[in-house]
Amino acid sequence: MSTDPRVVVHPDPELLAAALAARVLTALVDAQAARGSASFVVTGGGTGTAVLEQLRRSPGRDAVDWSRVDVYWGDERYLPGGDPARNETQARAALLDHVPVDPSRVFAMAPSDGPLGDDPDAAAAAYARTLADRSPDGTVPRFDVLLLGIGPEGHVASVFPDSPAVHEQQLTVVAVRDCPKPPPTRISMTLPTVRAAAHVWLCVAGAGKAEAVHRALSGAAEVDLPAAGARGLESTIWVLDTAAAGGLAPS
Ligand SMILES: O=C(O)[C@H](O)[C@@H](O)[C@H](O)[C@H](O)COP(=O)(O)O
Repeated sequence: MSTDPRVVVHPDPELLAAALAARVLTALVDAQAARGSASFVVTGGGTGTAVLEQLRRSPGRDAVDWSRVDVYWGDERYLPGGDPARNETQARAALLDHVPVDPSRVFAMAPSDGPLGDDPDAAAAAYARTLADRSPDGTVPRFDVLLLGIGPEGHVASVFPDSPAVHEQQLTVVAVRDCPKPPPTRISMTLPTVRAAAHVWLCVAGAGKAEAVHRALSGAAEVDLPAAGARGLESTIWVLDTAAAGGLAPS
């Protein structure tokens, strides 16, 4: 049963990233205390990457046993391995190269020049198998924390408004083509996969996102505004800066 969204507003993007990093640390520590390990789905984009940088800088980061964290990506820009625009490359530089993760528990999506060849559908199917292999019921794991950024038109991960991906109800991971945000070819979790996470936290900064935030929280349909369909089983939190919250009525 997914949760209704809550909103938390911070004064600026730096505080937003630091506060969300603190929230992530606590959730990972709690998951490890309860079950011995934790799973963390990271996102691309400037705000999501800033959260990873804040995790790296946090004095509390070593409270997490990083060797017992499974790391996944919500989406990937389908580019050659090591390309600076890949979400994997950015997440490694921001955090993963600086904490003692177990490489066998870091589940990056395939690059366009890997053993699967330049075949985004094969890359998506391979990632779906990775998720299924780590799921108790052959679908997807129950992620502890899943971060998302959003686009000005309301995309999350690489699920764009009125695209084939936003209509996908069966596949857990899809290849995405003709994306309005470059690069045009991507791999993405679908919204039902996002909704398998305990905690779905959206990090959104800047006035350019205010209208999308307002629409998502005012009953927009997920087909028109995919962020509206991003919900967690235990919490859904929109972590905003004041500019991104500009379109919301004070409450
Ligand atoms: O790979 C990507 O581009 C993303 O995963 C994408 O969904 C991103 O999170 C949003 O577009 C927000 O990006 P910004 O924070 O840079 O605006």
